[in-house]
Amino acid sequence: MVLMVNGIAYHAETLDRAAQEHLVEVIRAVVGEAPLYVPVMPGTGQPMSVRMTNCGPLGWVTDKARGYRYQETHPVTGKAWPAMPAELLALWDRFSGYPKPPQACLINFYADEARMGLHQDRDEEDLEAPVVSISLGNACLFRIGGRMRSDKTTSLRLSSGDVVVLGGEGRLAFHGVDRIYPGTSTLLKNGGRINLTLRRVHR
Ligand SMILES: O=C(O)CCC(=O)C(=O)O
Ligand SMILES: [Fe+2]
Repeated sequence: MVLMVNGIAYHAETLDRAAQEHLVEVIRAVVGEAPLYVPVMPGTGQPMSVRMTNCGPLGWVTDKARGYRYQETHPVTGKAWPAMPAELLALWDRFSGYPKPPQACLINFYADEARMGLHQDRDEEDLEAPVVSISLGNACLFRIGGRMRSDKTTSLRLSSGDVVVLGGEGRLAFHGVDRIYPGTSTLLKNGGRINLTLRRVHR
């Protein structure tokens, strides 16, 4: 389906429960190899409330000194990120409409108290490629606006299994997560929410 938000069209679908359960297993295996860590804001060193890891040849990371960037290794273990699972490559092929494969999958874990401030995804060199977002577990209140921070924003609920393609006009739309709704999904035994974003970094 097409989701119209502030005059911008986004492709959106919902994965069925079996697919969601399978993705949780896939992510569990990635996290076993590349543990979730606490990212911090550049400059201030303020810890973010989400926990992060990645899979694929590159991963998105942030720290106090060097800021937002992509790198080939986990910032805590120093090891290469786990390979991009075939299931995620298949989702990219199904939803991105982009000929080149994704190079990073950022895995965000939100405890029920976590949130993410309004931002643009613009650390990628290739802005022609969309960002494919997949939500698992508890629902969240997602806020999305336009290309300027001052543009009007609209809030919508993202639920478990929702896939949203941030592409075209929406590729640089400001977005964030205002809150998680505890107890709205049975997918994750211990609650919380997982968001996966598949990204192409280099042209
Ligand atoms: O959790 C979400 O739905 C959004 C995550 C996000 O915007 C990001 O990781 O850049
Ligand atoms: Fe983002």
